[in-house]
Amino acid sequence: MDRIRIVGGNELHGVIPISGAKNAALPLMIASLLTDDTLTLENVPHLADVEQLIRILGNHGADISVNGRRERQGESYARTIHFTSRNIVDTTAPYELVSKMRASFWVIGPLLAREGKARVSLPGGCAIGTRPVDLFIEGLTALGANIEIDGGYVNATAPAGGLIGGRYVFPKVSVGATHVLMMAATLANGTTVLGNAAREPEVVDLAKCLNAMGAKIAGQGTSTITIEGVRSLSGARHRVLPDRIETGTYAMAVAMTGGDVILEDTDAALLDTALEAIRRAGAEISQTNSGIRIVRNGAGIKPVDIVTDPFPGFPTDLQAQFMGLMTKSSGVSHITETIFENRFMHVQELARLGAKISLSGQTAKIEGVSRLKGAPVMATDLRASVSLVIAGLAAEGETMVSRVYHLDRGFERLEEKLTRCGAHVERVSD
Ligand SMILES: CC(=O)N[C@H]1[C@@H](OP(=O)(O)OP(=O)(O)OC[C@H]2O[C@@H](n3ccc(=O)[nH]c3=O)[C@H](O)[C@@H]2O)O[C@H](CO)[C@@H](O)[C@@H]1O
Ligand SMILES: C=C(OP(=O)(O)O)C(=O)O
Repeated sequence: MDRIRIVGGNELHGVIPISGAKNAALPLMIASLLTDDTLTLENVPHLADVEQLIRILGNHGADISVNGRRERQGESYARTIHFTSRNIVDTTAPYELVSKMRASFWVIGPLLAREGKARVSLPGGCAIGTRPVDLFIEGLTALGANIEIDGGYVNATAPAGGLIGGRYVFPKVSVGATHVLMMAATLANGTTVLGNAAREPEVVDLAKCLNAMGAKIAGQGTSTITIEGVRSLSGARHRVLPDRIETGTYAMAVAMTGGDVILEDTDAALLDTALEAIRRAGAEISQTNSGIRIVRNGAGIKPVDIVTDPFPGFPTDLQAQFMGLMTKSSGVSHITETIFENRFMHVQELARLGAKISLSGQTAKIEGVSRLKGAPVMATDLRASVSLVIAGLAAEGETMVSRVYHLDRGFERLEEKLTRCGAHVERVSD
């Protein structure tokens, strides 16, 4: 099993290209099941989750081809992928495929809308909380679906004439359930109104792509989304938006090590709240012609309190990384996690590096220390893993991160991007 070896102490200087967003690419790929035409996605990141979803879509009958790679610094990245689901050959998404990642459950929306039925295993994904699917079930039921859970599978059927437009107000903001209901409603009879919908940029990106395919969606980016059902959708060409979580992660890495880095191909407007927190921690951040510039020279890291929230709040997917940064602040900071009830698995691993963190309910208290010391640590989930990398970059000596398959789900060529900026990071294959 691969591990990542980091020798800490180097500042980061240079340019880091930001990949397309995993959390946008996955629902966009799933949207291809809504049409018998070809959906072409540009800027798709090369990640374990994308490869797994390619297998899942293939199982439903999608014909998938990859081309148009972009070359940068001698390496190809940002793939263009064509998805064509002329016929759906199987409306079952089996446990073996779906248990590995949460987003694979989302095929339920397009399958139900296009084929009138879907049998999808209850999902897996990062172990960060219980992650139920009640909102998906309630929402699809509001569109006329009949849903039963049996043997670990969600069996859904649409009325004989197809799904029917309806009104559903989410009792709690859910990114995944917003994606699914938006996709399902595009082919429903009549108009659907979703209240308290997620406002995340990835939801807006999906709506933009669906509209390019002929859907009639309005209000994306606000908490009320209206979808007027259409008879069918066509193909389209769409570019996946930049990964705001990867952007924030590298910005925090630079704030941690010190240095001067340009983050290319990304957009500061996607992560205002997180960038503001990094600024308050002592880094200078500016938008330049070539990207977002992060500089920390000399000044120490200041303690900053944050609370995670749905967009436009501080993203839960950057909480672990920010905690990594705060371990070396000059005082006491508090981090409150409001989205997932068990997203503090990184605390005990950061402690191995010398961090001083105590937990009280959903809040972590971090007493900054002046030095961290390298140690063997274990990645417990995707964003937790990268928080250990951030801490390891500033720790004295060697940090060895095991179980990096978590990292490979969401960070494209991480060791290469960091090494080019002067870090000492390498993958060790046993
Ligand atoms: C692939 C992807 O895009 N994953 C992201 C997505 O996950 P995901 O879409 O799974 O997260 P949700 O927004 O649905 O979850 C938010 C909260 O709602 C709860 N909930 C959700 C659905 C449901 O039916 N019932 C219910 O109670 C969840 O347990 C959680 O407490 O948004 C999360 C919140 O920004 C991010 O951390 C994940 O990286
Ligand atoms: C939690 C994440 O992913 P997933 O929802 O697939 O578990 C994530 O991207 O941080």
